[in-house]
Amino acid sequence: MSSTNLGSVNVDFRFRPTRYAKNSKAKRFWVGASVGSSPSSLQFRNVKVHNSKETVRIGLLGASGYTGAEIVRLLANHPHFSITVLTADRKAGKSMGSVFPHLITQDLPNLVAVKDADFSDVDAVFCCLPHGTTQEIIKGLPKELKIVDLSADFRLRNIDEYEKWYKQPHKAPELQKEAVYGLTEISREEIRNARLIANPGCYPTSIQLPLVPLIKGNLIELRNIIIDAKSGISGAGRGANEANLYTEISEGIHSYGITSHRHVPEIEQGLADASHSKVTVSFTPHLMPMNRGMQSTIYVEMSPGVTVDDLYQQLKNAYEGEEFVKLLNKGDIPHTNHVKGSNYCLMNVFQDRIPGRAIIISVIDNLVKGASGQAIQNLNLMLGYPENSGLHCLPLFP
Ligand SMILES: NC(=O)C1=CN([C@@H]2O[C@H](COP(=O)(O)OP(=O)(O)OC[C@H]3O[C@@H](n4cnc5c(N)ncnc54)[C@H](OP(=O)(O)O)[C@@H]3O)[C@@H](O)[C@H]2O)C=CC1
Ligand SMILES: CC(=O)N[C@@H](CCC(=O)OP(=O)(O)O)C(=O)O
Repeated sequence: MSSTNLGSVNVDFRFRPTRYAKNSKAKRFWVGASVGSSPSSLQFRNVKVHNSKETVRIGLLGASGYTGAEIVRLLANHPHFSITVLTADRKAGKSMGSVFPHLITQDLPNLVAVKDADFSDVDAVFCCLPHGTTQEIIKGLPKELKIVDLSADFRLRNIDEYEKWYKQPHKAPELQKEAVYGLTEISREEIRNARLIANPGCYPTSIQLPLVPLIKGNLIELRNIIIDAKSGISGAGRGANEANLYTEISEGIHSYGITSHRHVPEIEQGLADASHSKVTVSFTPHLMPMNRGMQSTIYVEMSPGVTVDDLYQQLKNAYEGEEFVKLLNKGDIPHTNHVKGSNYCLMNVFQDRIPGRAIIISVIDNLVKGASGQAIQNLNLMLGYPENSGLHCLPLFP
């Protein structure tokens, strides 16, 4: 943790311009005592920070992918986080500006392989790597680091379930035990005290945000929950894949993972936590010819005597005062274009034509609330900063 204000601590200040120095009026200074792996640096790493002048040094693993680039974009507006390490695999050795020309204006470190990264200059890590790979890499990181993992590797508490759905044994069960599932609005208090966050998947975020309060209020039946979800293609990552070519994706929609998508156990785990009993859902994801955005349309059966107004009121109460989760006015239909580039989730609930049934619609940007934005929201909480730091960007519309 670097700071200009450490009270009575006697420190050796060293000036080191960061990528923000060019744009900020007040130049940032780094505390010599917090650089390197001396015992004092370890102490600093574990303190919660509240001081507006402090800077957290961020390591970003998998920076050459879509979620990594999105974190860099969002952190350009973060008052306390400064990037010191960026890693890549095939693109190691390149500059971020050459891999992502939209970020060329930012003064960033070059991409390095994880094995060459110097974590003595890092306080907290965002891990944007493929699942499977992530477990092994996190196992090798310094134990004092706060980590937000965007992959699926620590989301399922039951490692047998992980093996079943991810077709590989879990390689870090000891770390799994300490991981906290980071659906921010639902688990805020646990997140504050966590060291390792399993950031939720994009589909599970858009689905659990409306369903968890309704289940907690006993307003919907746990049977017959049907989820029809649609994602933009950036959800599949930047790696080359024949199925994601323009010719395959444009001008059409297709479903995939029918009955077998690996987000099913994650969704069911969250809903079971809310209901304290087993929940099974029908979930079918679809790929849409758009870059970003996700819509989940959820068909539910209301509990006896419950009306759609009750569902509306429950969601209103649950998210009153929340900055990033918004229930629209009655009758208004959420649209992915109204969340693009932002950390918002917009939702609404409608009466079905079939008596006793309701239709819920929830939209997010898969790369922001569905990944990088929620990850920043979680790290803000873990370090004691305002939860919305760096997340003020309004949706890009039209
Ligand atoms: N895209 C989305 O909307 C969402 C993604 N996620 C999850 O977040 C994680 C990152 O996703 P995304 O950014 O889309 O993925 P990308 O495929 O776009 O990026 C993956 C990154 O990981 C690096 N990488 C790949 N293999 C290795 C390896 N063996 N060792 C070290 N680094 C490696 C890549 O480096 P290089 O480019 O050099 O090969 C790249 O930087 C994934 O687990 C994904 O499932 C979660 C929610 C939403
Ligand atoms: C469009 C698309 O392919 N989406 C991805 C989900 C993205 C995501 O949330 O992945 P993680 O669970 O790995 O974090 C998929 O269906 O596998």
